[in-house]
Amino acid sequence: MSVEQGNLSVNTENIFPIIKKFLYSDHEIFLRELVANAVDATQKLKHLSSSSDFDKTATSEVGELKVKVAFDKEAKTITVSDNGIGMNADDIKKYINQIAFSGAAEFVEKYKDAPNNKQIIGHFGLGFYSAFMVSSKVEIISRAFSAKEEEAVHWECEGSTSFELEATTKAERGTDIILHVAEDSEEFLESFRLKGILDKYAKFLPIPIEFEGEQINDPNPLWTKSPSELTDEDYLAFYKKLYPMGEDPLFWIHLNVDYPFELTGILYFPKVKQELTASKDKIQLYSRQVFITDEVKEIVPEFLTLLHGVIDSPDIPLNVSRSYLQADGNVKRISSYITKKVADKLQELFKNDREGYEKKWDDIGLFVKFGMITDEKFLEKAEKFALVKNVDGKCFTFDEYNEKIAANQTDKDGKKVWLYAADVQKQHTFISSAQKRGYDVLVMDSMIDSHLIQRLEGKLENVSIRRIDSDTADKIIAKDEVLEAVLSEADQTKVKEIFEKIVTANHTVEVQAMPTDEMPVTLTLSEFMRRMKEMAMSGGGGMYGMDLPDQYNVIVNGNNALIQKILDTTDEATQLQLAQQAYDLSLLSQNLLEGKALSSFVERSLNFIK
Ligand SMILES: Nc1ncnc2c1ncn2[C@@H]1O[C@H](COP(=O)(O)OP(=O)(O)OP(=O)(O)O)[C@@H](O)[C@H]1O
Repeated sequence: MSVEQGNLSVNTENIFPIIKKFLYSDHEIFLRELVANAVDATQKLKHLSSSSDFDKTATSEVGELKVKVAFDKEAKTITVSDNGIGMNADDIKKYINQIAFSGAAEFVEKYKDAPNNKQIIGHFGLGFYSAFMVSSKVEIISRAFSAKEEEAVHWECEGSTSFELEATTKAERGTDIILHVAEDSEEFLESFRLKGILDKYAKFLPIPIEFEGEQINDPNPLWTKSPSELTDEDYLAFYKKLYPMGEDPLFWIHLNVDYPFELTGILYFPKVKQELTASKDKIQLYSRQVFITDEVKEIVPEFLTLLHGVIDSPDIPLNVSRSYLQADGNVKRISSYITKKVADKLQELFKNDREGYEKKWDDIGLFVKFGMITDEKFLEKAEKFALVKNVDGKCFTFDEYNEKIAANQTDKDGKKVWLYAADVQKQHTFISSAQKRGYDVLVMDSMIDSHLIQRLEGKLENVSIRRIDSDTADKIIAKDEVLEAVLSEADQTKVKEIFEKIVTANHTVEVQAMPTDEMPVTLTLSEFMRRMKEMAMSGGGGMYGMDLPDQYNVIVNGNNALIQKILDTTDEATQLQLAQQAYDLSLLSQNLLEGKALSSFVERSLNFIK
C-alpha cells in the first residue's frame, strides 16, 4: 500500500455540545469573553484614530468610548454593546466564521479526550464562541468604523455550523452582541448575577463598562499608574478595595517590567498569622486588566502565595494545563523576578530601617521562614535579612549571632552551637541553667521553626542547633573540661540502681558529675529522639502508624548534695521516697507531672514539711 498523507479533521457538528459540556463549571466566563472583546474593539479604534486616515472615515468622531451590558428578562436576551472598531461582512466571515470557529475546532481537537479537565478549559479563551455556552441563538449587529449607517451587518447563528449574514442599518458605530439565553441558563437573566460576574472579571477593565446606568469599573487601577505619583494612602485605599475586610498590610511592592516579559502589579505583605492557609491564595491574576483567576499557585512559588494583591501580565499562557504552566519559560522568569523583588524589598527595609524592620519581624518572620524552607534562591538572599530572636527579645542576623556566641558557645569540634527554646515557659529551668553558664538562648517556637532548623543546619557552615532541653546545660555544648565526680564509681552504680527502681519504664538513668548547684535530677530528650518523633508525627499519620513514646533520659547529678543524702539513707523506703521526690521535681519543672503521680507528689511533699 502506498503512503497516504492527510490531515485529521474534527467533526465540527460536534463542537457546540462539546463546548457546553466541557465548559459547564465555568459558564459565567462567557460574559468576561464578550466584554473583553468589546473592550478590545474600543481600544483598536482608539489606536486607529491616531492615524491620519481616520478623519476621512464614516464615523470620524471617536467620542466617549464605552461598553454597555444590558439584559431583558422578558425577551430573554443579554446584550453586550460597544462603540469600537466594528466589523463589516468580510470581517465577520474572517474573524467569526473562520478564525473564531477554527479556534473552537482546535479546542475540541485538543481536549475532546481530556477527562473533565476543567482547569484547562476555564482559562481557554474560547472568546466569542463561549457565548454558545449559555445561548440558543447569538446575533451580531455591527457597523464597522468605515461603514455608513445602512452598511451595517447582521449575523446570526443557532449553535450549529450554519449561519445567516445580511445587511442591516445601525445608527452608531460598533457592535452589539445579542445572546438569546437558553432555557438552562436563565439564571443569568438576573441583575445581581450579571453584576456579580462583572464585578469579578471587569472591575478594572480599561474602558468604562456600564450596567444598569452605572459605570461598574475603575478603568485606571492603581497598578497601572506610576509609583512616583502614588502615596501610601493610595496603596492602602487600593488594598481596602481589593480586600474590604482585611487588616492593613505591612508594606508593598509595585511591580513593573516590560522586558523580557510584561508584568505590572502590586504585592502587599499582609500580617501573616500562624495559621498560614488563612493568608494564602489571595493574589489576583489579571491579563491586561481582565481578571483571570485567583489561583496563582502554579505561577508564583508557594511561599509567595501568602502575599496579597494583583499581578497583571499578558505573558502568562492561560490556555494550557496547569502542570504545563510551571514549565513555561515566561512563567519561570516571572516567578524568579517576583522572588527577587520580594527579597530586595525585605533587604531594603532591613537596611534602611532596622528598628522598624525588627518591630515587624513577628509579622513577616513566618513568611520569610516559609520562603527559606521552600525556595533555595530565596534562602540565599534571606540569609542577609532573616533574624533570630533570643529570650530577651533581642534580634540578630545569622552572622551577628554567630559572632555573639563564638567565644562561649563553640564546642570542642569548633562548631558554634545555637541553643533554642521551643516553649519559654515550659523550658524555663533549662533556660536558666544555660544562662548561668553565660549561654544565650533563642526562641524558636513556631511549627515552621523546626523545619527551618533542619534547613539552616544544612546551610550554615559549622553551626549546630539544639533544643535547650536536649541535654543538661553542662553537656549541651560539648567542651573539653570535665567536672570531677564526687561519687566513686561504685556509688554511681548504686545511685543508678536506686533510680531505676522508680523511674517510668522507658526512661533511662544516667549519673553525671555536674556543678553542685544544678538540679539533682534533670530530664532530657535527645535532639535525635525528638526529631525522630517529630518526623514520625508530621510524616503522614506516623512513621510506624503510631505516636513514638518519649524516651527521656533521667540525668542524676552525682555532685548534688541531695544525691549523697539519698545514698546515705539506710531505710530503703525513705531512700526510694527521696529519689522519687527528686525525680518528680524534674518532671514537675517540665510540666510533665500529672494525674495520680501528681497527687502522690503533693501528698508526699506535705508529709515532708509536716
Ligand atoms: N465586539 C467586537 N468588535 C469587533 N470585533 C470583534 C468583536 N468581538 C469579536 N471580534 C472579532 O472576532 C475575533 C474573534 O474573537 P474571539 O473572541 O473568538 O477571539 P479573540 O478575541 O481573537 O481571542 P480569544 O480566544 O483569546 O478571546 C476577534 O479577534 C475580533 O477580530
